[in-house]
Amino acid sequence: MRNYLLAFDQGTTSSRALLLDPDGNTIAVAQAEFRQIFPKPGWVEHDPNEIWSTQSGVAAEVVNRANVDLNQIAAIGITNQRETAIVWDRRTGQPIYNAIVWQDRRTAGMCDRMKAEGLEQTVQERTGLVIDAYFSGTKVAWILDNVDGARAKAERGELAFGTVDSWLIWRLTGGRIHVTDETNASRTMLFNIHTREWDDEMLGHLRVPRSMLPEVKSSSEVYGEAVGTLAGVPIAGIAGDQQSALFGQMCHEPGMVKNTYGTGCFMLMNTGKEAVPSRNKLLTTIGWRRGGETHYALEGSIFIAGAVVQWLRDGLKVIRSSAEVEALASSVPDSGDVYLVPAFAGLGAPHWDPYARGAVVGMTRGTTDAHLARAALEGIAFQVVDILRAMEADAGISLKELRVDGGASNNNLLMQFQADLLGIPVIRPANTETTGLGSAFLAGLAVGHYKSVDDVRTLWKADRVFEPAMSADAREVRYSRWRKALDHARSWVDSTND
Ligand SMILES: Nc1ncnc2c1ncn2[C@@H]1O[C@H](COP(=O)(O)OP(=O)(O)O)[C@@H](O)[C@H]1O
Ligand SMILES: O=P(O)(O)OC[C@H](O)CO
Repeated sequence: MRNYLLAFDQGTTSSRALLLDPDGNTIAVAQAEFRQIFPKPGWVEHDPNEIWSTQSGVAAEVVNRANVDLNQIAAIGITNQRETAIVWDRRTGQPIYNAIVWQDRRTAGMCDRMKAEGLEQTVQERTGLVIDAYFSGTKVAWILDNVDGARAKAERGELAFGTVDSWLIWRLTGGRIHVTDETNASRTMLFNIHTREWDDEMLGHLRVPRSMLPEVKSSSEVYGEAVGTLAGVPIAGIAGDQQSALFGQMCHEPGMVKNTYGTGCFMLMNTGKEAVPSRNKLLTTIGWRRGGETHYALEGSIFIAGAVVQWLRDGLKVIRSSAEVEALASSVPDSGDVYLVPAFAGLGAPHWDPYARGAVVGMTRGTTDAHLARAALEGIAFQVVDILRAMEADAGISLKELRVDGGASNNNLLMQFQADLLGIPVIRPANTETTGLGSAFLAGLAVGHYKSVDDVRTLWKADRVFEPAMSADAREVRYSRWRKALDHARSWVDSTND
């Protein structure tokens, strides 16, 4: 009987696979990190073949480890790092350039030119986005302009573009299926979130031929069957990782919010069937499409969160594993008035400054690695306050609680500080792999493994609630110090080698 679900969670730093048993318990998880390629300051690339080999490898590993037959797997759900752009040759199936990762700033100059042409309003009205190098559109244009012969090939219909979900499905189906879903399409700057179609005007501005684009589907339907190691298993769910986490956190009602602390940090609020335009530089994006209905979301995107902990580990080498940061940061009572602004990849929402860079201020002779570690964690939490304030203003409501997930949400010190700064309870579920779970649920709903969303809602359980303990006065003092520190990071570089 087909009653297990398999989730592919292709993240920025690792590919993960989850296998869910018939009761929705995660019975196996496998994870493989892959290379982060930094060819120049501000540039970030991945090898698409490594994305595929690590993802297919971990999927095979969970199936083997759990000793489950392929014909017991009801469906595969796919969730992925978003915006990252891959262009491949349809005939050879090979990428013509590395994946240009969402964090990559190389097209900031192209974005400045679009702003100078007065396109900001058009972009916001059609795509729900701000003009920024974050989104796929300018990355595809860069590949077409910079890889020898690419533009001519694209004009002849020989190239395909996809976000990571499209690439994985193309590989998983032996090059037969070229699709994406609405959540991923809404991150490209090429997709009209109201008509729910590729937008000819945006394609024209970015000079991207329509023939390169995948077909846009809902987030929960059968797209096709896998070939190869997972032969015959239906692929039935696709959602960008942040939208998948929104679904997996059971934020199914308008006004519900989740915040995921992974490489970056992404807060999404379900706004129901209404695409709420932001007046505070947040993004309007598609939450998911299922059962003939599109749900929209407001999003605040922070580019560096857990990544600052990786930098403490790999760059400064003051810890050996990410988890060690908690003990190091807890070894001092506070940051000693040190503030760390982790603008390593510029600043995302609500600042949108691609020229910002990381800054540490307030250091004295007494500053130690422990103060830096604590300031790094606090820098994650302060960025979230910037987002929450913008989101409350856009939605015209005050949040009552925040559901959290992602690798860095396992850090209790960070979660307590987050609750203190926000002044609301922070709720962590028992299973923080909500990103993978969301796509498994979307796939399970498509194949009838679950009859309705009520079936999946019972699978969410809170593990720990962090209650705010800081006084409102102390909170405001700390926040005003953060805003001062932020000013030191803004507009630091003049160009991004565009
Ligand atoms: N205990 C921890 N404290 C702080 N950060 C952590 C902790 N555990 C993991 N992280 C950070 O979380 C990130 C990994 O989370 P994950 O959700 O897997 O991210 P992604 O999907 O972006 O690859 C890494 O950047 C890592 O440094
Ligand atoms: O890989 P993550 O989990 O940090 O998510 C990356 C986001 O999708 C970027 O928009």
